[in-house]
Formats: sequence, structure tokens, C-alpha cells
Amino acid sequence: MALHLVRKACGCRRFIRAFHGGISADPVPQNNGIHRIFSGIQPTGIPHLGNYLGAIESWVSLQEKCSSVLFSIVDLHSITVPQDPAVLHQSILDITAVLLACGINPEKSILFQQSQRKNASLKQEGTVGLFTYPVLQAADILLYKSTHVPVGEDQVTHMELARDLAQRFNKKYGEFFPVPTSLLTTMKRVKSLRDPSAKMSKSDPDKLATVRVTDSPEEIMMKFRKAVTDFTSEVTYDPSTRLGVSNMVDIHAAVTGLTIEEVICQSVGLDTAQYKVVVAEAVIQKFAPIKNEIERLKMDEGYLRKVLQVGTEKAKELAKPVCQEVKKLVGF
Ligand SMILES: Nc1ncnc2c1ncn2[C@@H]1O[C@H](COP(=O)(O)OC(=O)[C@@H](N)Cc2c[nH]c3ccccc23)[C@@H](O)[C@H]1O
Repeated sequence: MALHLVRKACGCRRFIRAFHGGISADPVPQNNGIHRIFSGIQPTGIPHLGNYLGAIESWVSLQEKCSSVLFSIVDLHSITVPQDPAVLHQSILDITAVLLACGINPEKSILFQQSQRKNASLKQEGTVGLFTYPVLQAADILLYKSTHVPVGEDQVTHMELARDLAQRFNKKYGEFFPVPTSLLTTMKRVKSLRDPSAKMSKSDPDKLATVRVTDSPEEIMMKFRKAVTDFTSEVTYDPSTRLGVSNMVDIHAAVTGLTIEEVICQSVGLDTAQYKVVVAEAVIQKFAPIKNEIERLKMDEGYLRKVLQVGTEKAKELAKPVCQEVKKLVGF
């Protein structure tokens, strides 16, 4: 079902094969034939290899295949934990530069800042923020009648709530919201380089665990050299027993576009220490042009602000009729 919906939405069979099944949606009629991609990223901290391979890279492909695509810099979500206002403000511009450098094209996607779109006061603190977070995420998605949401595996529980709320609303007020479907890539859970049982995360206190897109080649090489694997020196792929090495193989395949089999074939004769260097080099090569483009874009803050301003206006236009209809249905 999920594949069927996505093919319909994007009209591209070949592309969709790159995705795992995702979370299947019930066959809710797509009101007014709207098929829409929506996703979001927090502006706190520089995106890492997990954000890139689990989400951003697929966003770049999706904007080429689908005609209605929105990406939100979810600054409201980021204030569920304390933020320095000046740092947050700069981080919003920085992540705009990162997304554009990764290939998000403002002519093809609506790139916007979440807080500029929402007019209600949503300031949250501490625990309340953490409780209301998934509801805010559901609102993000449903506000645009989004049909598909490309995310990493860690967002699947939040997606369940969004789906549940859409279904409840439809049951009470009639079929209105498409029940949104998650799109997961083969890299839906990139693991930490220090603890391959955990996901790679921005907030990991161990700086060696996470490779950021702006890391220098030396930093990337050091992080991979120090990556935790196991005591077997051969390079094999078995995610259930050899988490660390398999994470390397997954990353290697993803950044080079090779299959797992090709990667394993190429690594015959290498021990894991040598293999880590090969993977690091592939990641360095992948990130080099992105890193250069980030530097270039960060010099032009005016352009970054303009992109967000234009994106916000477009997002407002899309959300307006949905809000109006919801109010009418509810009886406001
Ligand atoms: N180790 C990893 N492996 C694979 N994918 C990963 C990894 N780490 C992160 N991701 C994915 O990166 C995207 C952005 O992450 P955020 O934590 O900012 O993502 C978040 O904090 C969201 N709650 C932001 C959000 C707010 N509203 C939304 C509406 C739709 C979709 C997303 C949102 C995500 O897709 C995330 O799954």
C-alpha cells in the first residue's frame, strides 16, 4: 500500500525502490488529489551523517520527483530544551546554508522556518515541551495535508501519533486529512561510531561518535579510525552480530552508491583498521563539495534570509485554506 501511494504521489517507480517499505497508510482518499511531501529538521547543531543519509539526501531526490515538497526548519521544536537566543538565531541561518548546500533547491521545495509560520504562542519549557512535542509535529504535517514524510527511524513513533490524529479527525469530521506515510531510506538508522548499538546523534556527549557534515577531513578520518568495531579483522556484513563493521559497510555503500555486495567484494584482503580509512575517505569525498558550498552560502546571509522569507510566504499560502476548512468542520 505504501509503495502504491508513493508511486502515485511521485510518479516514479525506480526512485521509490530506494526506500524501505516505511509505515503503510490506510487507503484514505486523497482529498482534492493533493499529494504532498513534508519533513522537518531541528536547527540545533550541525547536521550529521545520520541526518544526511537518513533524511536530507532523500529530500533532495524527492524534490526532483514530486511537485509539492515542504521542508521546515523546526525552531519551535528545538526550544523544548533551553537555547541561547543569539545562538539559535544563527543556527537557523546555518542550517539553511547546510540544506541548500546539500542540494535543497528553493525553486523546487518550500524551505521555511516553522516559528514564522505558526501564529499561536507555542513557547514551551522543560517537561511540558517534551510532552507536547509529538503533537506539534503532527500539526506540522497535517497543516499542509501532507501525504508522505521522509524521516529516519527515530521519528516513527511520532509519525504514529500524526497518523492516529488524522484518523481520529477524519472519523469525527469526515475524510479530510490524508493519513501520512513515513518514507524510510535504507539508512534509516545510522549508528554511533562509538556505540554501534545506539543511533548517531547530535547530542552524543562523545564527540567521536558523530560525524558532522562540516567536519574537516582530519576530524572525519580520526573519528572513523577510532570507531568501535570488534575483534574480528575481516570485513563482513552481518548487522545482527557485527554491528560496528556493518554500520561502516552501510555508510560506505550509501556514500558511494555501491551495493553492500560490491562494497564487501572491494574490501576483500583489508582488515577492519584499513577498511575504516577507506570508509573515512569516501565520506570525506562525499562531504567535500557540500562543505565548500556551506562556506560560500554562509557569507551571504541576505540570500539565506530571503530564501526563508519566500518559503514562509509560500507555506502560509498552502496552510491557509487547510486552517480555514478545519475551523469550518469543527464549527468555529
Ligand atoms: N542516526 C540517524 N540515522 C538516520 N536518520 C537520522 C538519524 N538521526 C536523525 N535522523 C533523521 O534526521 C532528520 C532530522 O532529525 P531531527 O532530530 O532534527 O528531527 C526531529 O527532531 C523531528 N522531530 C523534526 C520534525 C518536526 N516536525 C516534523 C514533521 C515531520 C518530520 C520531522 C519533523 C529526521 O528525519 C531524523 O529521523
